[in-house]
Amino acid sequence: MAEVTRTEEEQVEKSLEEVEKTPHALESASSVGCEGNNSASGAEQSTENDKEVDSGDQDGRAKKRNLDSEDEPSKKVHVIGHGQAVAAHYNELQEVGLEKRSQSRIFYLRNFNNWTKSVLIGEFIDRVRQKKSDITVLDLGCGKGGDLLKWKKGRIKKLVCTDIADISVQQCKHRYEEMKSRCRYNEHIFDAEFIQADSTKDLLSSKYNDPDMRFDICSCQFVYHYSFETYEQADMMLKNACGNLSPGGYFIGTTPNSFELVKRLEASETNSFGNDVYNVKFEKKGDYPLFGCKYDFHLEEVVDVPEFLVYFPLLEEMAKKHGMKLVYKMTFREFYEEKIKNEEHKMLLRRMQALEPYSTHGDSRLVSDKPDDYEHAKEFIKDGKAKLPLGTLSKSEWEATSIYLVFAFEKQP
Ligand SMILES: C[S@@+](CC[C@H](N)C(=O)[O-])C[C@H]1O[C@@H](n2cnc3c(N)ncnc32)[C@H](O)[C@@H]1O
Repeated sequence: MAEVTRTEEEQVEKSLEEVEKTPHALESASSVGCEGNNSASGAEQSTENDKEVDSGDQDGRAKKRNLDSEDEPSKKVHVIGHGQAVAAHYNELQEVGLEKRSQSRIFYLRNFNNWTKSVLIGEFIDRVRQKKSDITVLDLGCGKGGDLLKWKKGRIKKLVCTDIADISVQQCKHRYEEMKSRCRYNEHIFDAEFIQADSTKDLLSSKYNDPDMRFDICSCQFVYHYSFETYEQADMMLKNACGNLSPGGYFIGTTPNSFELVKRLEASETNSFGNDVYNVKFEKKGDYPLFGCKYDFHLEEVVDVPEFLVYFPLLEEMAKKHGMKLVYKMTFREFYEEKIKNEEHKMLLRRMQALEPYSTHGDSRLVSDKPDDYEHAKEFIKDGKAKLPLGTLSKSEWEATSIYLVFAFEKQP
């Protein structure tokens, strides 16, 4: 991943000034036909199955994309607007049980993404806990509550869950109540509050039960890219994410990596790229506006609405204006390579079935029937020294998940 060079920083600062000067021009230029999205994350999922292992908060829907009506989402968005289209899309998502999920072509990809979130959330809960014990969290774009168990495991005190999709918020609340009712008498579960709001347009602080609410962590998992339709929306989401953080609090999240997306697009002969698991389609190549740079993201088994490119150096600059300093930004690959050095994270990876068992004995049933999807694994074990089965992801799934990055900002005193 490219580091932000001085020149890049200067460019970003300059563009930001221009954007602030001409927000309306940019807004109208960039919002044509912009829809919401559903991230490739496969994030979103909620079932009872994370009783033991937090193994899936992904979008577990089994619906296939209707190829005959590919243009339909755009039309719909023109009529009802971007935010409502996103809400409608997520509201429609069905919850899927473990059995169905385990048969999914992207079972391991979803688990891998979920592991990434678990490790990230765990790390920042630990960092806060070194300073205080009563931890309050804002889950911005909580979906159906896929991360509730992570917050329970993190023994936080209070959680505010918010999402644009009202049915998702209801399902999240229901899931929390069920989780609470299953608690043993001496078991602790956080207090929770649920808010339906468009975080790119509504000011969340006016909706909290306590208007002076302060958070230690704002977690924004596979959500922030929806806001990059216009400067105002991206800035409002940042304000919601960071405005009520205590000094020393963290804004953490996962979002597609614009460098990776553009690199893959530029390497493609067409306006799209992908494989049998995911596909990304831009409107055109070579022109990447800072806001409203829309692309359609399709992930196997998921009907998507489009998302917007987030140019990370710009996000970093904008975050500074909200008193935030970057702690780190890592691609999913870098994050994995770093975190896997820790035995606990490695064990969690196994428990969450975040990698597919691969062996050459022909005894494993693989999610992909394309032999070249496992060439890398074959290569790795060919000297016979590796312990089998090897944990891996099919090449197609890896290509899909490696689009993402992990970020963390800290609120300055
Ligand atoms: C890919 S899902 C991720 C859900 C959850 N964070 C997870 O990781 O399981 C994206 C979520 O962002 C929500 N979202 C999109 N735009 C939003 C907005 N403007 N305000 C609040 N939530 C939004 C969607 O409704 C959806 O629940």
